[in-house]
Amino acid sequence: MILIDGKKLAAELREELRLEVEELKAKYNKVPGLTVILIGDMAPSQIYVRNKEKSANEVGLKSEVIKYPEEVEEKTVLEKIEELNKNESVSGILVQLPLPKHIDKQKVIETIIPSKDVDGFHPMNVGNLSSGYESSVPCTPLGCYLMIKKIEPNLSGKKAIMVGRSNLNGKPMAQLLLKENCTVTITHSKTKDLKAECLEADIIVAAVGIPELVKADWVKKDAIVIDVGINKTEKGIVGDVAFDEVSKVAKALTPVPGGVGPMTIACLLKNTIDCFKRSQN
Ligand SMILES: Nc1nc(=O)c2c([nH]1)NC[C@@H]1CN(c3ccc(C(=O)N[C@@H](CCC(=O)O)C(=O)O)cc3)C=[N+]21
Repeated sequence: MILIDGKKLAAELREELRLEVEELKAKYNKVPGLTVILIGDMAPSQIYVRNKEKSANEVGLKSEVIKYPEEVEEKTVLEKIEELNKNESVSGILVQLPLPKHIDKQKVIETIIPSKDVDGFHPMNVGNLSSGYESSVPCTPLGCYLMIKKIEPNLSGKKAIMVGRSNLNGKPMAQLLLKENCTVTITHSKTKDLKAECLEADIIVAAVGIPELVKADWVKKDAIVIDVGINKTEKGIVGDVAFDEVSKVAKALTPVPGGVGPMTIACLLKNTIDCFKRSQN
């Protein structure tokens, strides 16, 4: 079994990005900038934001975090986004989710100018991705995609199954794999026989937030299994895949932690650099 080492792959990607930033700096005399907006003080959000900042610095990006208290008015956030949209030294804008209930998530996402939408959540980017045009691609599925391609460069004709249909992962992941000529199935809570569907698949991407849902007898021998889940349980953080048992049947499997998470952050940096490059043309 191949343990897909997301930590190591993310470090390799960051090194590539670091060199790219050096070249961009030499060419344009400026570096890409990422601005993260963090609302409230949820502990996990703080951790991700700190990791993002650390990685951005390592790669040589300019990074800035704007913090607001939980009670901040929606208008204040939207005006800040408008200002960042116009600011030439900002290449990418990310508003950390989830947001407090009094702030309209869709409004926030749609206020970010698509060319700086490093999350790839703006409807313009969602549409471009599904039409097969150039777009920002959401960081988590992009990271999953790069890991799958490392294991299997030719995905043409493979059966791929998304367990979970979220806008954050399942749907954009399906688009990426469709572009690679996979036959894609998207499953969800109303799917009739999830186990039978999974057993058909050469590639399983699990992102539903149910601890250890995907069992060994759901997985075809030599399937590639990507675990997007991060679930806090009594025995610590576990994914959506029963790691120990599935590792006995899968060809390749991502661990949690140390799999998809680190690649997600590296892909955010990649998206920031890509937004910068497109803005220079
Ligand atoms: N606008 C927006 N975009 C996001 O992409 C976004 C977001 N909001 N809100 C929160 C979620 C969650 N997320 C993670 C990224 C990295 C790790 C990560 O690096 N995890 C490490 C462990 C980290 C640790 O616990 O120290 C790992 O899996 O190995 C986890 C979670 C991005 N998200």
